[in-house]
Amino acid sequence: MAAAALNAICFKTNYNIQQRPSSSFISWTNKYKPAMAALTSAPTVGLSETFSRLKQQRKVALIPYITAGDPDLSTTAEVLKILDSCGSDIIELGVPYSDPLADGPVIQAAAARSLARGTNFDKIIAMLKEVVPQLSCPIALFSYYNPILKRGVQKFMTTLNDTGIHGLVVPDVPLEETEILRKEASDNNVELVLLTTPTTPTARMKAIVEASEGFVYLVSSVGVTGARASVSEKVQSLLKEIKEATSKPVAVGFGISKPEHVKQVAGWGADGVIVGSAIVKILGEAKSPEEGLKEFEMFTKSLKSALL
Ligand SMILES: O=P(O)(O)OC[C@@H](O)[C@@H](O)c1c[nH]c2ccccc12
Repeated sequence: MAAAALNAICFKTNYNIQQRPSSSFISWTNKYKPAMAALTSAPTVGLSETFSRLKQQRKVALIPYITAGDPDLSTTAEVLKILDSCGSDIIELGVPYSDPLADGPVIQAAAARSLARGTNFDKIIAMLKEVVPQLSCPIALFSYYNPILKRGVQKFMTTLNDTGIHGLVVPDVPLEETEILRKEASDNNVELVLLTTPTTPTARMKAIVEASEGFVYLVSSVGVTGARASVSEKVQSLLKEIKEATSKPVAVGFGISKPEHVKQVAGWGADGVIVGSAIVKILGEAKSPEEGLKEFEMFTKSLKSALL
């Protein structure tokens, strides 16, 4: 739509791109530049704004996670649009990494498949530049710390901003090293989400919560990512403790893999529910991308309906 609308604006002026821009054309573009930018720029909605809107609507955010490039980037582009149309409120998009220490076997395998296909950060960004303007929900990019350091923090953050990505989750950055990340992130309209776990000491949890932007990621259980048969009852008391320490939204992840888990965690007061491995498994184990898309769409709708 954006491209068509932009084309309509340009066509109306019968401007022949072979000519040198006349002074009247330059004054025309200056007049219409903001409108054209609005048509082509990515949605400016951020994580905090998304949670504020949901809070007004007394809704809980559905936050799916997928690994970019698994099974391939064109399927990822389709998956992002389907997740958006199924009512996802924020999408976590993982940058595949060779040493995903916090990931369980499902997401590790997804990262390995994606890397084997030649997925890299630049290809992911090129895909996102096409897809982000078509999405209504924000993307929170998910990257381990090392690839960010290798690219350079400032360059990494400006790339996110230029791509319309306004959220970032870096699961393995220690709180003590988040200073530089946070500065560059805030200079580039990126909200840096930090994680707290069931074993994080209270004083450290409070420092993490204080520094986290967009939302606080509460890891529901010790260990690595991966679907669990049930969600630990401890999450209820952890949520209570965190929400006494902050008014920031808190989203829960790890192990949530069924609509009843989603309902339970939302009922405990979570502002958002994150589901990764269960979705990644469907996409990764399907006989074909088409079959995977169909099955995962039904699954995502079942998760969303558990929040309605
Ligand atoms: O996969 P699960 O158990 O549904 O958990 C969400 C998780 O996938 C996602 O948020 C995530 C993917 N990789 C991570 C690494 C650390 C913390 C969180 C993550």
